Amino acid sequence: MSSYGRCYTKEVNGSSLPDKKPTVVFVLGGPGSGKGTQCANIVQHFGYTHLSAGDLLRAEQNSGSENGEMIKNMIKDGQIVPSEVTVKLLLWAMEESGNDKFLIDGFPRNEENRAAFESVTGIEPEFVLFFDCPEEEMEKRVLNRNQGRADDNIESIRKRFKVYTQSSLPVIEYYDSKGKVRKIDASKPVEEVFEAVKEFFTSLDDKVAA
Ligand SMILES: Nc1ncnc2c1ncn2[C@@H]1O[C@H](COP(=O)(O)OP(=O)(O)O)[C@@H](O)[C@H]1O
Ligand SMILES: Nc1ccn([C@@H]2O[C@H](COP(=O)(O)OP(=O)(O)O)[C@@H](O)[C@H]2O)c(=O)n1
Ligand SMILES: [Mg+2]
Repeated sequence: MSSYGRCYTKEVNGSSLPDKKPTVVFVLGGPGSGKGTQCANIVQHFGYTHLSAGDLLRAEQNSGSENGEMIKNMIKDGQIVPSEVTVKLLLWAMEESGNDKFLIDGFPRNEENRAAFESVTGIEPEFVLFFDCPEEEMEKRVLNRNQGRADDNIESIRKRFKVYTQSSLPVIEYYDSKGKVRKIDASKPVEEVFEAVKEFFTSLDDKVAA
């Protein structure tokens, strides 16, 4: 078995590939835009497995892994952890789930993430759900999140916004140029945002059923 997960790597031999490529939707948007909140709703209604790159990294940090200290420092500083670590965690979680439909939340966050996932798996996202939200609203939400996160403080948030603008928005623009972005006004209340989200997943289900 390669150092990555077995089923979802395109390398090695044919037998390592699953019968059918899984369906992947990338869920992107700034810190506090509501990615995790809406993913929980999508899971309930549409049978996806939710994989948050940030949650996987926090779990890895707390597991006593050799990368723990590096992950901790990078998260506190709002930096993006090298893809080598994150892609591996995502692939393990995909295999472990036994599902073939995934919401990948908070990934790819930069060009390096994007290229690594594509070259390791050969998977193209079905679409990219983009939660568009003004910075001041995101800041307010993150400061009120109360999940005890080391990066939900004003100093870390400022750094995360900068990284988001410099490194993550270009990835969204890349997918937009390929017609893959489904943009949502994420400043609205949770229920209204979900109404808009639902439409994209319902049309995908209709397309698959057709
Ligand atoms: N549409 C919304 N309106 C107001 N608050 C929201 C909305 N969506 C999420 N929140 C709240 O904002 C905070 C950040 O949401 P979260 O889903 O964790 O965002 P993200 O994963 O994009 O950082 C949470 O406390 C959540 O309850
Ligand atoms: N693809 C990713 C996703 C998250 N992360 C790290 O994890 C932090 C928190 O990510 P998150 O997705 O949980 O944060 P939110 O956007 O949900 O607030 C990021 O600021 C990065 O430091 C990363 O390095 N690479
Ligand atoms: Mg989140």
